[in-house]
Amino acid sequence: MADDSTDASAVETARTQLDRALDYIDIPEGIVEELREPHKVHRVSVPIERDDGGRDVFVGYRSQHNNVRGPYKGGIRYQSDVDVGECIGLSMWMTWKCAVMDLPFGGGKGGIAVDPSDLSEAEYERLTRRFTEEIGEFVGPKRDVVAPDMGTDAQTMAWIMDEYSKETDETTPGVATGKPPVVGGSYGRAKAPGRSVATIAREAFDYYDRDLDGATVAVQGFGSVGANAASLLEEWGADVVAVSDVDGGIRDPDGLDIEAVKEAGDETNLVGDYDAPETVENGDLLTLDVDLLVPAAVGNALTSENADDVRAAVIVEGANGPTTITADDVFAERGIPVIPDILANAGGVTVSYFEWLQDINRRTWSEERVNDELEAEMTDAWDAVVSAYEDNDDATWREAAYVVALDRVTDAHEARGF
Ligand SMILES: NC(=O)C1=CN([C@@H]2O[C@H](COP(=O)(O)OP(=O)(O)OC[C@H]3O[C@@H](n4cnc5c(N)ncnc54)[C@H](OP(=O)(O)O)[C@@H]3O)[C@@H](O)[C@H]2O)C=CC1
Ligand SMILES: O=C(O)CCC(=O)C(=O)O
Repeated sequence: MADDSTDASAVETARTQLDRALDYIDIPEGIVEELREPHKVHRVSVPIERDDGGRDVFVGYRSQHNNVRGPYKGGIRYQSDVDVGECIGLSMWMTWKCAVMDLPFGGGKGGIAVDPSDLSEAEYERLTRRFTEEIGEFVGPKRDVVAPDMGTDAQTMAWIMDEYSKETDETTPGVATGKPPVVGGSYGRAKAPGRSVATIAREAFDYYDRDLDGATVAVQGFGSVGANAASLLEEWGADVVAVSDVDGGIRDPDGLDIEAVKEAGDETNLVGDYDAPETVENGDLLTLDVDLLVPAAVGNALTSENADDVRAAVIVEGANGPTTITADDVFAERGIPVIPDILANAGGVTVSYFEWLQDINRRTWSEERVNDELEAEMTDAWDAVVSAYEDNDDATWREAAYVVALDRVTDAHEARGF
């Protein structure tokens, strides 16, 4: 059994989830063995010169889990606690996520163990360029396509694309997605994971005959995923009653004005300057009495420590891996549906796929087209997961999503014959 603390290892959680899904789908043992391990894991040293002339060396990783359905695909994260196990676990989730969405990609994930707030902008750029140099031979538009994750953004992707293009002597936008539109990024990519979280929440509420209009929502994490999910849920009539960033949260039982929260924030204090009636600790936000809880910050937010106290009617995972194995069991026992990350936040990689297509074709789609196509992809994926959920007695939503993904990955393995 995987560890259940806030330190639970992503790779252990991912492997346990895989084992559990095997109760619902028959897969040849050889393929299971392959899926339990990443194809390759690259570990690189990333030395940089500091602005004061000093030198520091950081450690970076790229885990390439599986490419049977297409090039490895997944984000790059800059965070002090990035380690090899986290990258492997996250790359496994990317394989399932791309398969749930039926995208022609496999799973990859990487990162650097660094606190980006300890770097000046120039140091951050040097780190990114050097990391790109180090992983350059393993990535590429047909090999492994990187994207943003925690601590990285569109500018990071532009630097990666630029450095890779210099090294290959060829402008290669397709090596990274999530870039600014001016260098081949897709309109709508930055908001896409939050948009998919909101879309899947809407579908889940519909499934359970709950009204999203007037529903109360708490969102942990006010970054790319959380803030955009909050905006859209508010636009669709929900009352977002609490949001938080790493320093804590704000609460208004009558509903926050999310656009005003965004305007009141800045780079270092995202939710702090909004004049809210109450503040809320990050941990307490997770146990508020709300209709919908969206953990959209870090992994292992919901553990055996707090699962019994969660009062939300529905949980939709915005972050990757926010629920430990034991917390999943508690929610299943208590009848609280948990709509998993590999479906709910998959809007990011789906629009990354649209971006990759736009880069290959050198043709830009409008934001309206991106959002329309994303809506269609998300509802198709939701329908596939609903079928698996209804066809498999006792399966959780996570297990149903795994069944959809594993079925597609296994078919590809069998067709390719390796
Ligand atoms: N970006 C993407 O395309 C996708 C991201 N994801 C996943 O979503 C999650 C969030 O990613 P993203 O939105 O990109 O990241 P961001 O860096 O944009 O935002 C993260 C947010 O979480 C807050 N936060 C950080 N640590 C904690 C903590 N311990 N408790 C509460 N809040 C915290 C941050 O606060 P502060 O800013 O103050 O540090 C910030 O508000 C991650 O799990 C990521 O893997 C999933 C799919 C796609
Ligand atoms: O857009 C992508 O390629 C992947 C984003 C990501 O890392 C994720 O979905 O977790």
